[in-house]
Amino acid sequence: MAVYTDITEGDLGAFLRNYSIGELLSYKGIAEGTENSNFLLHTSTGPFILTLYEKRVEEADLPFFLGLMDHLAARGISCPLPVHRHDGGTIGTLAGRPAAIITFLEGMWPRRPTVVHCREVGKVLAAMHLAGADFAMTRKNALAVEGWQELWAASRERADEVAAGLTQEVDADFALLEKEWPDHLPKGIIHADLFPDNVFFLGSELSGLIDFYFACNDLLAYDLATCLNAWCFEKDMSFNITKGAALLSGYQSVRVLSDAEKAALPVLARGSALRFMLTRLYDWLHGPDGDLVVKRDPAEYIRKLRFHRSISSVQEYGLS
Ligand SMILES: Nc1ncnc2c1ncn2[C@@H]1O[C@H](COP(=O)(O)OP(=O)(O)OP(=O)(O)O)[C@@H](O)[C@H]1O
Ligand SMILES: N[C@@H](CCO)C(=O)O
Repeated sequence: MAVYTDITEGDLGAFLRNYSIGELLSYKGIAEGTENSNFLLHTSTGPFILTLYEKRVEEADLPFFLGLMDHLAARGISCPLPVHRHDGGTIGTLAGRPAAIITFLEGMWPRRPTVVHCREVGKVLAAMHLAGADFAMTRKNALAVEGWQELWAASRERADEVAAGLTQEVDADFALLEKEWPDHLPKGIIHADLFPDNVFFLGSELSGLIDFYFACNDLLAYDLATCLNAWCFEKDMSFNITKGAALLSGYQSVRVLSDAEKAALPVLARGSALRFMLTRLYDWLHGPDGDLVVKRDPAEYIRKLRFHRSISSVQEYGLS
C-alpha cells in the first residue's frame, strides 16, 4: 500500500491502548500498494499490519471486508485476521481515518510469476469461491459497469493525452460491454483484485491472500478473468498461453467452469482489463503525488485491452 495519511507516535500509542497486542517497538509506512495507507508495526508480541482506509473504501463496507477474512480463514483459506479491540470491535479511528489492525502474513509476493504460481492461484481462487458460498453478508461491486462509466466520464476528456486514439477505443468497448455483459453466470463472493502483489508464497507454496478491500458479490468467472489479466501476460504484454492453461486448469481442478462461463471469458477479460485501465487512468490524471505513493501505469492495461479485442476463441487463453 501507499501512505496517504501520516500518523504520529502519540496518536498511534493512544490507538493501540484499545488492543492487547503488547508494547509498540517500532512502526513504519509501507510504500507498496495504491489504495490505502499501511504501516508495519512491531510490538512485543510480533508484527502486525495497520491500515488506514482511504478514498475507495467506504467505512460502511469495512464489516464486510473484515468479516470475510474471518469467514474465509475459518474455512481454510489462509489470509490475515482482523485483530479485535478490548470492546470486541475491529474498526477504530486514527488520524481521522477509519483504521484496523490485521495479523501479519509470512511470505513474499512473486515478482516474476511462473506457471507453478499460476496453477496455485487458480486453485486458491476456486477454493475461495467455494468457501465464500455461505458468507452471510453481501456487497455490490462498486466497480462494475456503472462504476466504470463514472471513472470514464471523469477521465475521457484527457484520455488521448495518455494514448492517442484511446477515447475512441474505450467508447467502442463500452458500446460492446453494455450490450454483451453476461448476467446469468454463477455469482458469489469474489476477491476482485487478486494480482500477484496480493498473493504470498513461501518458496513455491502459496502462503496466503491479502487485500480483500474490493471483495464483493459478482460473477465468479469475472474474478478468474481478472487473474488471467494479472498473472498471464509477460513484461512485453504478450499473453503466455502456458500460464493461462495452468491458471484455468488449476481453477478447474477445484471448481469446474460451465460452458457458459467458458464462452464468456473473452468479454469478461475485456471488461476486467477495462476496469483496471480506468482506475489507473483516473489516478494517473487525478491522483495525489508523493514520495510514498506509486502510481500505476494505465498503458499496460491499454495493451491488454487490445489483446482481448483480438481474441477469436477461448482456446487462445489456454482453455483445453
Ligand atoms: N497481512 C499482511 N501481512 C504482511 N504484509 C502485508 C499484509 N497486508 C499488507 N501487507 C504489505 O503491504 C503491502 C500492500 O498491501 P495491500 O496490497 O493490501 O495494499 P493496497 O494499497 O490495497 O494495494 P493494492 O490494492 O494496490 O494491491 C503488501 O504488498 C505487503 O507488503
Ligand atoms: N491491482 C490494481 C491496484 C488496486 O486496485 C492495479 O494493478 O491497478
